[in-house]
Amino acid sequence: MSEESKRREALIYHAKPTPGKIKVVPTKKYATQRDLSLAYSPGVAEPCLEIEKDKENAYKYTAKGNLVAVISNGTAVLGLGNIGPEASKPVMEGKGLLFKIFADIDVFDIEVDTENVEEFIATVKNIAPTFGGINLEDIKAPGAFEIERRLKEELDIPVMHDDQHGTAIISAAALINALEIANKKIEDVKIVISGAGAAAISCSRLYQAFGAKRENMVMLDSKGVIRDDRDNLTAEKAEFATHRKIDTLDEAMIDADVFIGLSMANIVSPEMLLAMAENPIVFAMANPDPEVKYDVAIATRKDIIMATGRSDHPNQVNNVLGFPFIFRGALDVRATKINEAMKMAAVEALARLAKEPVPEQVNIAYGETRLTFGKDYIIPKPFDPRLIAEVPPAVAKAAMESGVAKEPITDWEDYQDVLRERLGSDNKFVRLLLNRAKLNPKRVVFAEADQLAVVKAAQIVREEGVAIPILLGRKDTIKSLMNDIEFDDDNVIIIDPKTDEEDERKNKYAKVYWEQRKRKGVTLYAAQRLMRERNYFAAMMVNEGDADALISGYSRSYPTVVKPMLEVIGMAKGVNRVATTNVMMTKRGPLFLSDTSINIEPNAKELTKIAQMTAQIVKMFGMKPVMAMTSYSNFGSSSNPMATKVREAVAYLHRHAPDLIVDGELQTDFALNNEMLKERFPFSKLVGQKVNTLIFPNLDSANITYKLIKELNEADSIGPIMMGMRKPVHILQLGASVDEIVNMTAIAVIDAQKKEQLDI
Ligand SMILES: NC(=O)C1=CN([C@@H]2O[C@H](COP(=O)(O)OP(=O)(O)OC[C@H]3O[C@@H](n4cnc5c(N)ncnc54)[C@H](OP(=O)(O)O)[C@@H]3O)[C@@H](O)[C@H]2O)C=CC1
Ligand SMILES: CC(=O)C(=O)O
Ligand SMILES: [Mg+2]
Repeated sequence: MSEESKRREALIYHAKPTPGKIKVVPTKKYATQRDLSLAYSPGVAEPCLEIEKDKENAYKYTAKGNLVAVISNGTAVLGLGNIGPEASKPVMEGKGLLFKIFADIDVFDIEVDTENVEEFIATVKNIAPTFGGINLEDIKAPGAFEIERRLKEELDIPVMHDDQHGTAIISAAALINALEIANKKIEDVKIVISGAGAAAISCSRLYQAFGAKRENMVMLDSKGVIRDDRDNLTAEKAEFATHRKIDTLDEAMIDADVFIGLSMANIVSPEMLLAMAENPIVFAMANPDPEVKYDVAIATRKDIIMATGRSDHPNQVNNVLGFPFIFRGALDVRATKINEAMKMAAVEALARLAKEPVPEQVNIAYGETRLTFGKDYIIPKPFDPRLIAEVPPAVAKAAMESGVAKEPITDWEDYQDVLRERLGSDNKFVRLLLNRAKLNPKRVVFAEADQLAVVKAAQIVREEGVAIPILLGRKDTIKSLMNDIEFDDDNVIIIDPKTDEEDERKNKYAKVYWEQRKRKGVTLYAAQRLMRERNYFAAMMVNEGDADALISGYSRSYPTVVKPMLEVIGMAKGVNRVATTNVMMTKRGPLFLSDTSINIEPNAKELTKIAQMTAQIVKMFGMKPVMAMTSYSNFGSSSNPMATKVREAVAYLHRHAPDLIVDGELQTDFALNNEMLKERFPFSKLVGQKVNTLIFPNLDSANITYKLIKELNEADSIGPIMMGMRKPVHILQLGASVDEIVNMTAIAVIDAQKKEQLDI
């Protein structure tokens, strides 16, 4: 993608569909007059009075305990410099997003229009009662030091300047591991630190706490080496002034073991890297562009251990690995401070985690095959789900042991379970889906490529490496759409089945089709005519191995598209009925609902087939199916045929598929609420299980439910996913969004991978 395309993509991401990246969502019911009288006047007066009696009650009755302020004045925004409070807001909203997705912490981002230290301190102090914690962000040194010191002293909630301590914690963990790999001791290494601002000073202090020697450090600011004979040094710079008679970065880099960059882009040359000692460690952490580009560095020295602050290279040393988890631990024990002990505990937890075997899920999430501790993996990846279960407990324990925790934790196992539950699984699921597809992308034919949404989706899957798209439709229309969205890729195959150019292929396909259906009233001439129709042509491409999977249905109704698919591709061996499932990305995790689109009134036997096919799909996503066969009746409470057919299906599955975790018939609230189920039906096989699949008694109930959840809960849906076809054919909902098409394409690719494995 060109730099200009990237720029536009970033701007559109921020502008559409709603400007910005975060919003506020109520957590209490607000449907009725009664709800409102509790939420607001008169009910709201009661918690107010309780908090008036004891301020600590604010943690009990308001969102304070899980609310962090991300506050900046915009004076040191990433490496962009002093760009002002308004311009810093995208970064602060971004931090809010990261706090939420990685640690389930809510954030108000606050941009303060002052560079005056006293005014800034007063502003933060005045608004502090709202929050459980304060994350100071992108405030330039030396003001940042005074601001943080005073606020820590004067407030009784955790205050952390992320650029100082978040960065110090992560980079210290990475440094400890990198030194182990380079076989060097922290007390011996010569360290060059470029930058003498908030991040650099704090990092250097923490490295000392882990054994680095101040006399082995050389620090530079915008004026050059900070020497002890320089005038007007701030107290923090003076702390790191060297007596060595050197002036430039070039000189400082000679024989250095470690380079720490917290300054600005592109100031380290290949020559400087070549002058460093053996196995040099280079952390070029300036954002968005590092002190030296990753590719340049690794091309310059084979023995280098290289990290940047960016997510697009190995070893992302960025405070995103820290602040969500540090605040999570601090908030959960209601710490009054984030102290040295807590920071050291976070460093150790992070460094330790990098050495443990990496879960497959992380490999898939990053499109890696085997991440293992070493030069290219010195620190955990931000999407590692173990972080939430490991780092906050370490921080919380240290807070308790150092006497700053007001609410100690007693049951650590339970705490870890609670932490894991906090991780939203919806995005994770989509990420896993896309990354699984990327491991072995397949050729997917898009039958309606003259539609903008389809071409956009094709561009995304192509550029992300999810699939190799083949576009069907009028060539000039497709090319013009591609042009509009800067989808410049000459290797993408475009086919127009209506033109003479494709006659040879159409004739070949027509013959095959005619052979299949000549005793069903189809003439060769009719077959030839039919192959001009895009869905028949596309299905034939898959049938004949000219494509691995097919996506259609964006512009036509479901039944119109299903027909050619069934005629040309047909059902898999042993299957006499196709069905569909929808994956709903709910807050409790992905939930599969079947059959949402095809079987109007399945009988008991058909229900068992639908359940078994859905189980296969759930497994295809790497999950263990836990299935409830739903009804309005619970375990025999009704003898109406609607209920008995579900009961019969369950009995059949229990007899013939004993390994499947499935039970019913039961109502959906019992299926989804294990406490209720345990109390009323303790014998159920679903007790102690988390149901992830609901099989419905008929099309009405399944379809209505999935649309209802989608509209009311804003739970995204992937699907309907076709089950039971001989080859990967997937049909979109009419007018599907670009994201939905992308997700469906990933499913088609995974389906093709699976069928290839099984050699179907
Ligand atoms: N990867 C990560 O997690 C993080 C990365 N950073 C990055 O670190 C950088 C600094 O951030 P922060 O400390 O908050 O900002 P500050 O404004 O507090 O500090 C910037 C420092 O960089 C120095 N500097 C500027 N130009 C040069 C140069 N050519 N050579 C050496 N030093 C130079 C400044 O010198 P002077 O004192 O003379 O003005 C100052 O000391 C940014 O690029 C930021 O993106 C920050 C936090 C986290
Ligand atoms: C990552 C970060 O906080 C910064 O670059 O400022
Ligand atoms: Mg920052």
